Amino acid sequence: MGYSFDDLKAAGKKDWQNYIQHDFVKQLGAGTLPPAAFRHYLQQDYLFLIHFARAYALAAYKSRNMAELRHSFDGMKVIVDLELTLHVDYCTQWGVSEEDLARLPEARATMAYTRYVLDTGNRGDLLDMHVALAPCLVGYGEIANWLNSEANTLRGADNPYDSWIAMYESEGFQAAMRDEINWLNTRLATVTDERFEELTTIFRDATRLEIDFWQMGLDLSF
Ligand SMILES: Cc1ncc(C[n+]2csc(CCO)c2C)c(N)n1
Repeated sequence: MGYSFDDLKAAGKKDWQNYIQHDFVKQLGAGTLPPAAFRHYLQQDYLFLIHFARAYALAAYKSRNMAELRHSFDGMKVIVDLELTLHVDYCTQWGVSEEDLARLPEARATMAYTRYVLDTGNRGDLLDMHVALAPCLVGYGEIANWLNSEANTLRGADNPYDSWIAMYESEGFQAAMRDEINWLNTRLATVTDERFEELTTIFRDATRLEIDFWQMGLDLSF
């Protein structure tokens, strides 16, 4: 009893570090990531975001009260109204058109990760679902902060990926990350040891699937 989000991270420390400090992230920070790898990642991330919006819809379905319903609804709204629109614009800047996105085959890493999150939500409750979503939401905020603390990171116009880092270090995004951590901390405070064990498995699995997603970008794999 009395667990927190930090305990979840500590239980899968090695995987968490391999995710936050993945070669894809390091190369993105240094500005040396091959553009083809970034483009492949961006395209698959479009499909990822669509399934992620579905996951928030599932969270809405699993909600037991108005506050939970609103939390899920807001999550879905941010992805559909904001993230996906921004993403399509961003893809255009990187030479990926909407037709390219519409025709895109789904990579196995995208399938594995998104369907894992949806299955976890289907099988479990809202807490299972949020723990499966946490590496995505919290991880990207941590990645931006870690990159800013790294000597090899190049900021400014000389790094073609600077705006990607800027998005996740922004106050709006960092605030969403803190809200999610607070939401999780409130619920993790009262779970039993057995329940916490189950949740660490979900958190680690989702983290390992984030690692595979980065690797898919580097390998240009489908
Ligand atoms: C593979 C992958 N993992 C995480 C994110 C980041 N992300 C996606 S949706 C979302 C929450 C928005 O409400 C965040 C932070 C990504 N883009 N792609």
